[in-house]
Amino acid sequence: MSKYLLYCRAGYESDLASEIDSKLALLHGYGYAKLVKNSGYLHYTVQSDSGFPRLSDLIFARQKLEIVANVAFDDTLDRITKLIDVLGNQNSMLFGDVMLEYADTESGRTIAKFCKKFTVPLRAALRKNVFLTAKQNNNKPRLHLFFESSDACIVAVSKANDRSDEYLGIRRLKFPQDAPSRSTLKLEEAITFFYTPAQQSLLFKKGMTAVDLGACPGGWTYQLVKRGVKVEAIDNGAIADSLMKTGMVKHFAVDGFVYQPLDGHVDWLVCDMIEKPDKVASLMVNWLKNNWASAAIFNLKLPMKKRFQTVDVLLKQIAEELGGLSAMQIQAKHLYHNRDEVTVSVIKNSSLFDV
Ligand SMILES: C[S@@+](CC[C@H](N)C(=O)[O-])C[C@H]1O[C@@H](n2cnc3c(N)ncnc32)[C@H](O)[C@@H]1O
Repeated sequence: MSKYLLYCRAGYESDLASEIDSKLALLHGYGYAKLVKNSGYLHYTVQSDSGFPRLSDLIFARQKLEIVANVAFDDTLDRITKLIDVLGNQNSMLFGDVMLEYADTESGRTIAKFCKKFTVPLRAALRKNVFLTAKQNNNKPRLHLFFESSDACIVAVSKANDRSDEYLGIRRLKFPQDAPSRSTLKLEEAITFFYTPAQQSLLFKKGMTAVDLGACPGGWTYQLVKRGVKVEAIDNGAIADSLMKTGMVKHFAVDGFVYQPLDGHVDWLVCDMIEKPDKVASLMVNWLKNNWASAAIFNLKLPMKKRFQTVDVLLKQIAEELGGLSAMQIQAKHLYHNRDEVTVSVIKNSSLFDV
């Protein structure tokens, strides 16, 4: 029996639980979730010896950790001795790093200061007891201590090839002051999450072309222009002057559901129109099938209920309808900067992912 701790956006615990049930069943496994609504995490016990879905296969999970122990600190003046004892009793391995974490909720964040302060002495003690490498090593398993209060924690481990390297599983991005809208962070997170730096430099090259559906005021167009991509920005709204001044953008105030690319094809289609998710999914499939675009990044707005099931059906439909295209790659994630939407990437030529 293995126990896992998974982080997600607060309010999405049951969606993540449904997703794990469904994806564990594909591995012929079974288990059950224990969750508190709006807590920002859940516990999952696997009762089979099937393994567990990879983090990259879980749309709603920010982090995946395997639980090693639950520790209560009777003596809050000396938590370190207790933790070293627990690790010693487990014949613990050598970790490449340690993270002291908490739930990404208002109440979870009340423990943030404690976690930060406790990290320094704990790190030193772990090194002294040879539970931690002298220098941070991201190729090794990482130790995570998850605190809900300062008198107890969950001791858990993440594996190098199956985790988020971000603290709390959250990619924090700095808002570029010259960007026209905060939405810009949604596309920046998508690009940096879905593609490695090597893939990014192949996927976004100077002189490439894109269509941005629902572009205004221009946060997504800004990300494309920044990468040297020329953009046809489609929206009835007003686009930022700063973008028009670059000479890289053509703005058309027309309906994104009827627009077609000026030269019959672009490298990228991006879409941030707030519309029914099935309508957006069909539009994306239509563009990719007609070869109007080679790749797409788009958002699927989540309904109030059955959010995993809705996204799952749409992703299966997209894969099925694009099935004739060999070497296609589809990824989907509930990103930090995208509150109630799932972001999808479709690349028609996935050989780029060999990089
Ligand atoms: C969330 S905003 C996009 C923000 C933009 N991505 C940014 O980063 O600044 C959604 C936009 O979609 C546009 N929109 C909605 N339906 C549309 C349609 N059928 N055709 C074109 N634009 C549409 C709206 O006018 C709105 O500006």
